[in-house]
Amino acid sequence: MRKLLVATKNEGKAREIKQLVGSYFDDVVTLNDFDNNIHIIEDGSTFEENALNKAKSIYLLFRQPTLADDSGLEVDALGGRPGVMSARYAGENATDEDRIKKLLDELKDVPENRRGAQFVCVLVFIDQQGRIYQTKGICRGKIAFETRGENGFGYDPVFIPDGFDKTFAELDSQIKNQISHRAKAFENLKKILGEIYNEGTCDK
Ligand SMILES: O=c1[nH]c(=O)c2ncn([C@@H]3O[C@H](COP(=O)(O)OP(=O)(O)OP(=O)(O)O)[C@@H](O)[C@H]3O)c2[nH]1
Ligand SMILES: [Mg+2]
Repeated sequence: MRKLLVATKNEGKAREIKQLVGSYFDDVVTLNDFDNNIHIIEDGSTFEENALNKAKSIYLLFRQPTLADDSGLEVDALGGRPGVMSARYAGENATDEDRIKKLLDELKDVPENRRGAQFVCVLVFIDQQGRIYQTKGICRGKIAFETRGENGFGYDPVFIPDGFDKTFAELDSQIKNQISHRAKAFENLKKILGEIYNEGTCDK
């Protein structure tokens, strides 16, 4: 039985990761699936640093294959903010609604042709033996003028991916899972998992 521990407490992310990780693991659990009071400090200045820190912290506690996702929204007109601060953009205890409100306020005078943005996702996977692998995915789009849709999580109600006129929250989760930053990072991770688990380069 092959188990994957996902170093996240974000339910929306956890749901997507469980759908995206595919058939390489028989059991995928996140920090929300068992009793714990683990709190990982995310003080890195890049997605890469934070993802590595989350993955290492959890791997060192459990010594099991571990995956971490650090992600966020980079808005062109804000010089790439909120970026690594996306989860804490409106303060530590703020809600998704608070963060979206702050974002729309900051962009209220920015015209449509300058509302470009991208979601970024960095995945760090640590295998049973402690080897570290990292992948990244980016999804370009623009920020809407108001929230639309109920699907997804986080900033999804205001993010319109390139090639669509609907927000991520209006699109079906299956479509988001084909084009998102997380989906792209998983495309590359799956190649790595294929090599690790199917081509016998290490213990299953
Ligand atoms: O609308 C969205 N659709 C997405 O697909 C998406 N991916 C990331 N984000 C936002 O970026 C921050 C991540 O911060 P983050 O990587 O530190 O995660 P987190 O703190 O929520 O959980 P954890 O995994 O650290 O436990 C959070 O504000 C998320 O809402 C997204 N928002
Ligand atoms: Mg976090």
